[in-house]
Amino acid sequence: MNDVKLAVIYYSSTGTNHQMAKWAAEAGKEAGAEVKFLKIKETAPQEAINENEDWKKHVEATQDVQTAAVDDLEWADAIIFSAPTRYGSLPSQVQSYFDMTGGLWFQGKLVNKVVSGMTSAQNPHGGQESTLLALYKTMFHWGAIAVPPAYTDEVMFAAGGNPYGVSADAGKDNLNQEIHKAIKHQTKRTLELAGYIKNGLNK
Ligand SMILES: Cc1cc2nc3c(=O)[nH]c(=O)nc-3n(C[C@H](O)[C@H](O)[C@H](O)COP(=O)(O)O)c2cc1C
Repeated sequence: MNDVKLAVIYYSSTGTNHQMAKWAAEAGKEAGAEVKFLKIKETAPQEAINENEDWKKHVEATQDVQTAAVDDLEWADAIIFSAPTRYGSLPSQVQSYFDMTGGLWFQGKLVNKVVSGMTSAQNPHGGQESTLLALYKTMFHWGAIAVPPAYTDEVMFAAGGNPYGVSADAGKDNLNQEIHKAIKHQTKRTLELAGYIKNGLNK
């Protein structure tokens, strides 16, 4: 697992997915991976951001986080995405980022990337699974290999039992130890599979 490069790429308006991504990045480092922690560029107009105090604060607090470029996808062996639901689908910010990957996709450079997704929603059944399915749909077109955590460890049950990827209720205060443990597990599993792909298939 030591030679695996992990990009943790997130979008967050109010901090939930930022914290989830941070836990994934920490778990990746603990597992010995080389880790990039990257935010997806904010594209909403400043007026919209200013209307929501939490959003405004979060944008200001994360100004120093490096912005994800498409080249970061080429660099990575494994990619963990974290993004909130927007009506059961992905935020437009994430979709815009994906819309810039055509060149890499066309050259086959996203094939065999090992990917996994996490999400959050306001409501316990607010579209978590469909958001992750929306994410994985793009991954399938890339030729990436999606690694869902499923029920591969008992920590998944305590974290709500979403087999598609760890999902949390919106709000940093809702990110409890169960979610943290499940993110650690999802990250470790993703890196393990990425190690097999990198060292088994590509060498
Ligand atoms: C335009 C919009 C649509 C949303 N749609 C839903 C929804 O359908 N169901 C739900 O439970 N939460 C919905 N939410 C709530 C977000 O998912 C929630 O704010 C997010 O998970 C918080 O993550 P963050 O702190 O990382 O931004 C929506 C939020 C926005 C702004």
